[in-house]
Amino acid sequence: AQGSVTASPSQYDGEYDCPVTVGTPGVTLPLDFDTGSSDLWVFSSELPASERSGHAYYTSSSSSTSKLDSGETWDISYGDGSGAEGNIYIDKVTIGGITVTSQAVEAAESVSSEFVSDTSNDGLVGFAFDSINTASPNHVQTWFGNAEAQLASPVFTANLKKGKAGNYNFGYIDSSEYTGSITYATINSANGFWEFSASGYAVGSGAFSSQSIDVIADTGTTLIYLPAAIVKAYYAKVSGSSNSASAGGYIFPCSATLPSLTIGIGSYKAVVPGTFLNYAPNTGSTCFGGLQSNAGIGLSILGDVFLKSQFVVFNQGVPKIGFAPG
Ligand SMILES: CCNC(=O)c1c(-c2ccccc2)csc1NC(=O)CNCCc1c[nH]c2ccccc12
Repeated sequence: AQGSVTASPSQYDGEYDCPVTVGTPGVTLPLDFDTGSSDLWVFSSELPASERSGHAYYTSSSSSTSKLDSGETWDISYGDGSGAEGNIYIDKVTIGGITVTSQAVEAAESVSSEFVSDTSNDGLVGFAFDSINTASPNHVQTWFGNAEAQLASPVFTANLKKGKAGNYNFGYIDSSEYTGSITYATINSANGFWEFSASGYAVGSGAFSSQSIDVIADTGTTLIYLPAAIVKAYYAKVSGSSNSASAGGYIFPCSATLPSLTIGIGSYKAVVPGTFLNYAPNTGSTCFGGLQSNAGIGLSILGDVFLKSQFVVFNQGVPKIGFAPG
């Protein structure tokens, strides 16, 4: 089998949400596909009504194929302080025409205010490795982990776009979605992430600095977070920029022309256009950067601002990750 699903950007490309059908009869929910986590969780009828407002949700008792995964609970916290928790049902989950009949569906009994107010999604689908799934006392498998047996190849691809719909494909690589050739990096999945070593960086037309940068490819994080020294070198080329405590990161005059950012993957130079690095208006005539320091995070993140400039192959078989111009 193979499948494809549309990925729709929220405002400012903050996240990319895809239709996922859960249960029988199916309820279709926009879920945020997240290669930086490994829980498939949904807004549910078990939430207080106040936390469900503005959201569609899963009602296990209305699904004839739903079965309580008794004794199992989940509780996830993300680095931005958001989180959710609840219990678990086994039910059918279909994405892009591919159905997993016994998928662990983590039903929310409580969600943090960030998720209540983010009405773009009604939950997340984790596409990282099972080791960081939060279900307890036993881990549950990701949807992709369960779907792999049906796929010709243990791969999925991300073809995210700036300001318009893109897509995720499952089980195949569509050569019409990229140009040139795909360059692969070996994945170290020991921390549960799609983690690899980038080979260096360049700012605009400046010299490429060869250095190993440990990064994760994370569709669930909006921005790019890199070591402070690299970020400082970037904004040194943006006149009027500053690292603002009140804004929570680097800002600059919205009229600034931003240089591109090149990230090396092996010998491949992945270029993020300067326009992608003006993330969104801040206050007044200042704008917030799509590149921020990883200080306090403990790792570097290639989030959507980077990923939407590339065609990305996530191969869970090896594991390895591939990049090509989108
Ligand atoms: C800003 C969200 N990202 C993180 O917290 C994160 C961190 C991280 C750790 C410490 C401090 C800041 C970030 C490491 S890996 C990593 N990646 C993930 O956690 C991927 N999943 C993010 C899901 C997520 C968190 N808040 C949201 C709000 C809307 C939609 C999705 C989300």
